[in-house]
Amino acid sequence: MQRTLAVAYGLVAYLIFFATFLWLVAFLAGLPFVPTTVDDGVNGQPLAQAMVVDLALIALFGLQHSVMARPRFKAAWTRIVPSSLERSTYVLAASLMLALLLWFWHPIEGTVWDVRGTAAEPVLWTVFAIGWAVLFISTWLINHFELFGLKQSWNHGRPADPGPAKLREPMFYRYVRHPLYLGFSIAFWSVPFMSIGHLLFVIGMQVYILIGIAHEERDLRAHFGSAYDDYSARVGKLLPGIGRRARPTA
Ligand SMILES: C[S@@+](CC[C@H](N)C(=O)[O-])C[C@H]1O[C@@H](n2cnc3c(N)ncnc32)[C@H](O)[C@@H]1O
Repeated sequence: MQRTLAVAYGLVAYLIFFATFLWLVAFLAGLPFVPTTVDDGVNGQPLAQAMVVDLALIALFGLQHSVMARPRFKAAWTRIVPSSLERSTYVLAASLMLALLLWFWHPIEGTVWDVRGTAAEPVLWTVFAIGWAVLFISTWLINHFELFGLKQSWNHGRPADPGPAKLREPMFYRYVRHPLYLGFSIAFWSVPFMSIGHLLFVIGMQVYILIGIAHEERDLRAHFGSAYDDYSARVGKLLPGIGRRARPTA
């Protein structure tokens, strides 16, 4: 019974994540079938107020992501929630924070670039789709079911996994250390119409991605030791060959 509930919880968290993720894609593409989009109507709020709200929403999203992903937080948190449900709870919290951001986002008028109706438009939409594809494929290269907590909730009642067992370099990971974040970055920037509000979203998220990478790499280095130092010295961070780290001297 407990295991059935745990699996159901994991599935619900995953479905909520998936719905929110699709909303994010449609939000940035300006598609009509979601509750809000990045440039959805101008609500007449003063610019400063809209910027403060938007930046606060991004900061809140980044804070939740960064704090809940840290090993020290997980160690404390798993005294309250079963370790088999820790990842699903993280996924659920992250999805709710993202939904909050998308729902309360304040659009900001003003054009940064607009190439709609030109030959560049289909090119940018293609790159936009490639970005999401890189991201989606990357989740499978690491372990899709583990990344979204489904594996852990399925194994409820069994001993908890101590974390990533082995440093791996499948496909994109051979060329960049963070293909999943690269996918986000490609999709974020590749739109034919970039408003000031959209640019604020993209820059805010890009800054968060760089902060998130710094935190994640510290944990990966602590977990994998010199193997991660070697990987970081050979493989670029977000772009092939760029952002490699010097090997620490002994
Ligand atoms: C949200 S995923 C993002 C992975 C990576 N930063 C990216 O952008 O593709 C984060 C988890 O992936 C795992 N991970 C990241 N790089 C890895 C690698 N090279 N091998 C094995 N696991 C990895 C770690 O467990 C980390 O907590």
